[in-house]
Amino acid sequence: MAQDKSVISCKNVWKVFGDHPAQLAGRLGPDTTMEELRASGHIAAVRNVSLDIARGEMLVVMGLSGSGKSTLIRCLARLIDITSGAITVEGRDLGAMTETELIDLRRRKMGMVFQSFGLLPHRTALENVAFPLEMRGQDRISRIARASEMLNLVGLGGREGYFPRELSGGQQQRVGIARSLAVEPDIWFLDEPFSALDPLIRREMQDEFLRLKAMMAKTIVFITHDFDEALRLADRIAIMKDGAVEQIDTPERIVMAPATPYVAKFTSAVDRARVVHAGALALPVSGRSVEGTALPATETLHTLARRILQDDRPMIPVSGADGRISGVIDRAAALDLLLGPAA
Ligand SMILES: Nc1ncnc2c1ncn2[C@@H]1O[C@H](COP(=O)(O)OP(=O)(O)OP(=O)(O)O)[C@@H](O)[C@H]1O
Repeated sequence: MAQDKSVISCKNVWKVFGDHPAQLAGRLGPDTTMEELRASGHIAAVRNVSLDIARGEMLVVMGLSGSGKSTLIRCLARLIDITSGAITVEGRDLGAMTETELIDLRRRKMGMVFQSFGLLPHRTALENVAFPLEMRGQDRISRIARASEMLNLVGLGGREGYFPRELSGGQQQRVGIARSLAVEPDIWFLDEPFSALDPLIRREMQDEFLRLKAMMAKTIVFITHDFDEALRLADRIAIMKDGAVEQIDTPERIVMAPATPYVAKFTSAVDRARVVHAGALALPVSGRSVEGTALPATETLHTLARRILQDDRPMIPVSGADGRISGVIDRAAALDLLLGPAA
């Protein structure tokens, strides 16, 4: 990915917890093993991570519990200092910023939603959402108006005057989301923001996210345990294991071209037909006669299932965004993907 387009860039980032992590800083490299670190009383929560996140990109971070997802996101917001490596945000070295510069960056550019909702207990839902606007020096009338609008957006209109203790876990989570939305951050860090929501509201919030993302070109780093959620939202997915990024790629490539056996195992239960687009299966036309209706390259096989089942041509044409035939798919291969290989 081109460097100039990246909003966040990590180079060989390590975050080591333990007795004396600072002493290790100069010695950490790609060959440093977990055993070595453990022997000296340390644990690497983030191991040698290098990645670039582009403007407007939604990167979803996945991995088992303890794989380092939250620690990585906390490093990106510099809520914690890294042990070695470098992180730049819009070209500025995060590690070199003063406390004042950091506060300013977080207030103006960054929004965060974490698993623990972090609401202020003695403030109402409305006051919680308006709080970051108050910190920014916004006048009372406009911040109350904005906070009400955001509470409506997350379905909490009418509960403005409730205190956090009077709200359910899912409602508190929605207040947290509304609060971070209120400041319209350019960069958004979300650590399992929807984990406490029931499925219907969760889906509504995902739709809302996709809408906001399309409208505002926000750069988003999003942690989830839910692969379906990742597939709906992600431009790219990073799979973490033991603090390292095993693969960072499009959902389609993560599922169809796993870089390691671990990624293959991690994604083994994913329904490929929901991920793979017709364009990814397309073969060159190369002299075949292709006529009749074509399948749009950007639709998933799942969406096209009925058409593929009903179309008895052995080779079905696929059309690109301009409507022109861009290739053909082998119907038998598409059916294998949809139904599993024939017995
Ligand atoms: N403050 C800390 N001190 C010591 N070890 C820590 C600290 N924070 C995290 N760790 C360790 O770092 C590793 C990564 O933790 P992290 O919370 O980043 O994982 P995670 O992938 O976000 O997990 P989960 O999905 O359960 O939230 C874990 O082994 C954890 O025990």
